[in-house]
Amino acid sequence: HQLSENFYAKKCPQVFSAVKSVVKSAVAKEQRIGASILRLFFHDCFVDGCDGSLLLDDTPTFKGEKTAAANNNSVRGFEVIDAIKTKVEALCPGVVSCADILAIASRDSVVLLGGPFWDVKLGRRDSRTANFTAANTGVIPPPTSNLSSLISNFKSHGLSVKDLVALSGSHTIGQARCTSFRGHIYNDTDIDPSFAKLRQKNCPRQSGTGDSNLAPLDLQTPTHFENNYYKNLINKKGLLHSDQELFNGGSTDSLVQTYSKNNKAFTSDFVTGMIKMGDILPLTGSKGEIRKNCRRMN
Ligand code: HEM
Ligand SMILES: [Ca+2]
Repeated sequence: HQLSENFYAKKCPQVFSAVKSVVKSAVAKEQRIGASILRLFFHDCFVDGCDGSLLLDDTPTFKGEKTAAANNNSVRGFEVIDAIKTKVEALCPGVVSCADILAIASRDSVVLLGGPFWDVKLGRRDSRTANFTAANTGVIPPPTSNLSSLISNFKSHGLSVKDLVALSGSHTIGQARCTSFRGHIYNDTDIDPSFAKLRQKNCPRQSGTGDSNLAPLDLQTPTHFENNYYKNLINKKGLLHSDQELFNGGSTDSLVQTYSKNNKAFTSDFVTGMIKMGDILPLTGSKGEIRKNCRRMN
C-alpha cells in the first residue's frame, strides 16, 4: 500500500477547502468539537487501521465499534463528519473516503486550535467491517494504563515511545468524564493535592454518581493546541492516570521535560506521530470501498 499527499489532486482538488469550511464552522460553534474529531481519528486508526470502521452505526444485524468500552458515551463529532461527507459528495461523488475525511478533518481541527499544519497522506478506502471485540478489549489503551502497557500498546501499532509521548500531547485539548479520571484523583499519590481537590469538587468519589461530569484534560488552555499538557505533567497536574504515567519517574520523563520547554520539538514530533498513526493498515487499491454515507457500508 502507499498513501500520498496528492491522491485527490486530479480527482477532487476541492476536498481540502470543503473539509476546512465545515470544520471551521463546527469549531466556531463549539471549540471542543475539534478535540472530539481528533480523537475519532485515533480511535479509528487503532482498531484495524484507519479505515473509517469507527464511523459505522450499529444495526439490528451489525455490531459496530461505537458501543465498545473506549467509545460508548464518549466519542463524539460524527455529525460533523456527516456534514463534511455530504458537502464532498456534492462536489466529487464517490471519490473521497470517510477514512480520508477523518484524517483531513483532524489536521484542520489541530490547525484551527492553534497547532501545527502538515500535509496529510491520502488514499485510504473505507472498511466493510468493524471490530467491536478489538475496540472493547484494550486495543485502544484505557486511562488506567501504566507506562509499560502504554509503551507496549503503541508498539503493537507500530508506534514508538516518542510517538506515544508526542501523540499524548493531544490531551492539550478536550475534556474527559469523571469516570475516566476518578481513580487518579482519589487513589493516586502522583498528583498535586490541590489539583486533586479541585477536580474532586465536580467528580464524586462514589462510582455511578456524576460519572459523565466533565473536566478539561489541560487545566489551563483546553481549547488551544500547545505544549501546556507537558507543563501540567511536570506539576503533577495530569488529569488521567495514564497522562501522569508519562512523568512519574520513568523512561519518558526526559521527553516530557523536553516538550514542556520546547513547543517546536513537540509539534514536530506530534506531526511525525500523526503521519505514522495515519499510516496504520489503510485499505488501498481495490480493497474496501468509498462509502456514500459514512455511517453505513454501500
Ligand atoms: C496514550 C494513550 C491514551 C489514553 C489512555 C487516552 C485516553 C483518553 C480518555 C480516557 C479520554 C477522555 C474520554 C472520556 O472521558 O469520555 C481522552 C480524551 C481525548 N483523547 Fe485520548 N488517550 C490516549 C491517547 C490519545 C491520542 C494518541 C490522541 C490523538 C492523537 C488522543 C486524543 C484525545 C482527545 C483530543 C481527547 C478529548 C476528546 C473530547 O474532548 O471530545 N488521545 N483520551
Ligand atoms: Ca478502524
